[in-house]
Amino acid sequence: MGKQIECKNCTLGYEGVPVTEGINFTVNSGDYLCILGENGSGKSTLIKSLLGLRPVMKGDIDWCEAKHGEIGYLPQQTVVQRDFPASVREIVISGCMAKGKFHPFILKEDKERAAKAMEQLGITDLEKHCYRELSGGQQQRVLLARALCASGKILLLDEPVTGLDPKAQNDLYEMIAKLNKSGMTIIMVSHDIHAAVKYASHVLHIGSKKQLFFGTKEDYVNSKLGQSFINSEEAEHDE
Ligand SMILES: Nc1ncnc2c1ncn2[C@@H]1O[C@H](COP(=O)(O)OP(=O)(O)OP(=O)(O)O)[C@@H](O)[C@H]1O
Repeated sequence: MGKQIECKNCTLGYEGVPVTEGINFTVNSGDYLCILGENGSGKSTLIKSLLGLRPVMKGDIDWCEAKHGEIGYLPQQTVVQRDFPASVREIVISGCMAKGKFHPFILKEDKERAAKAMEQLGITDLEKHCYRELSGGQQQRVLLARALCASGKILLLDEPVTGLDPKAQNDLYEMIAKLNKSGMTIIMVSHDIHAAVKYASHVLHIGSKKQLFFGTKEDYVNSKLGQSFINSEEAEHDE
């Protein structure tokens, strides 16, 4: 159970103005961390910092054994991306390019890596299909396979089920859980408290301006904060 990422008392923000402060958490190999927080609390800003794309204002992120290149990232999908004119195989293989240095030809090992990722995600049959002709759920699997190619050890997922119907959401969550069980560390930003309760091993909850909770899912569910968040989401769902 090696330590992969440690975020130590970080302040995140833009141009000298903090968005959120006191961010402290650790990710160990095999964890499934769900990052919860209301709109604008700084979840995307934290993702950029975890990917090494933005410096922290204060504090420190220690990637320990997880160098930047070992984090596979599944961004929130935009409408433009849904229309991307490439084959499934091309998109998955492009994840290998993101991992290593650029080379103008496809290496045998990249092809093998892509084939393995497609097999893990159950999309081998779709490899010659055009990405834009797939369903939303199939498209997310393709992007997950791409992220797997880019990643050795950690998958960072930003609202991965957005826009999918309930069955496709469930299928994708189960697929992510399977990857986690096979040893992949998962960090998932989500509004979906039910997914956090069902799948996560740890929860990080960011409030407006500061971290509200980090710990095991069990401790979160038994905390006042966890209870009130679960109840408020259920009330919203019932309306
Ligand atoms: N490039 C930027 N420059 C300045 N401020 C920014 C920038 N990007 C985001 N912000 C501000 O930082 C705050 C946090 O934004 P962020 O996108 O990280 O929140 P979030 O928790 O991901 O929100 P959501 O759930 O809506 O995606 C917001 O107030 C936002 O306006």
